[in-house]
Amino acid sequence: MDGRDWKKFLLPYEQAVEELKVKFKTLRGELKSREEYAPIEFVTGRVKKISSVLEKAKRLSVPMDQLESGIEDIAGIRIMCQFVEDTESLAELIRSRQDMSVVYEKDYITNKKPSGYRSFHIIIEYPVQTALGMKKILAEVQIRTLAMNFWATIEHSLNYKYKEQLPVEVRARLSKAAEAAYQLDQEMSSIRGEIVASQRMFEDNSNLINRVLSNIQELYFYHRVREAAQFQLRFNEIWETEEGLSDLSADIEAAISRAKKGDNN
Ligand SMILES: Nc1nc2c(ncn2[C@@H]2O[C@H](COP(=O)(O)OP(=O)(O)OP(=O)(O)O)[C@@H](O)[C@H]2O)c(=O)[nH]1
Ligand SMILES: Nc1ncnc2c1ncn2[C@@H]1O[C@H](COP(=O)(O)OP(=O)(O)OP(=O)(O)O)[C@@H](O)[C@H]1O
Repeated sequence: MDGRDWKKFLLPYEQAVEELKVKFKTLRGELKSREEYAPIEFVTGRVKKISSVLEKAKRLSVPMDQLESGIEDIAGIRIMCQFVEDTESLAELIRSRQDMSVVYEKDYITNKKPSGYRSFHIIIEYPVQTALGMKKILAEVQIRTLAMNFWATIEHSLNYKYKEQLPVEVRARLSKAAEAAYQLDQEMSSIRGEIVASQRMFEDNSNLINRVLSNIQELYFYHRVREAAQFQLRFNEIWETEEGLSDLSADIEAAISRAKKGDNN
């Protein structure tokens, strides 16, 4: 394949990565606004470089005319989660989607790789609508916690630097670090309930702050300048207290409703 052929070959993979990134980011936003908690922290994606496709094809003895079926991660998506439990919920969400189908799964969370690597991989088949019609391609979705990602990112860059010839003592320390990352995930899971509850409270509070501030602006709109200024002063004093905020919010909403009716009391 020459440069132009590669460009054409990679086009549907590029399209798939872009679409899948948007879909999973949108899913995060939607779940956040519906349930105030999403099992997705952030999403990345990449199309494998030509050199990396060629190296992998050579390593796995995949003939050049079978790259599409022989290399499953030319299109790759990675989804980071806060907690191990989230990786399971997310896998379930992916299994239930109608715009992609699961080909198979690799559970490196339960069964870590000898290097210490942990992640849940799902190979999916994803239909891309191209100018020439629909084309189904394979893509790899890696699901991992932030701690797993931290470890894998550093291990990957060390392996890259040492060209897979990591000194024995570095390998041993990486293995210990993988165990520490695993312990961190376990520990975080055990206090997950508490963390989720406090995140929800924090979000409730920031939503309330936004509402109060925009309601104060609305009072200005109704020319209730003095009242709005008084509410602003009260806000400055109590914005950090949840109870004070709720009371203030109720008072401002009553003032808006009076203003709408043209009532001056
Ligand atoms: N950092 C890191 N990433 C890994 C490791 N093992 C697998 N991965 C990631 O997971 C992907 C798929 O790995 P595997 O499930 O082992 O699949 P594979 O394509 O048969 O295996 P490879 O020959 O490792 O590419 C790799 O392309 C990496 O992105 C590891 O030990 N360290
Ligand atoms: N599914 C994925 N989603 C997002 N990024 C990925 C994914 N898989 C790999 N990457 C990242 O893409 C970059 C290039 O990796 P590349 O595909 O060349 O190698 P690899 O995945 O580590 O190994 P292999 O060639 O064995 O599949 C790395 O930073 C890697 O972490």
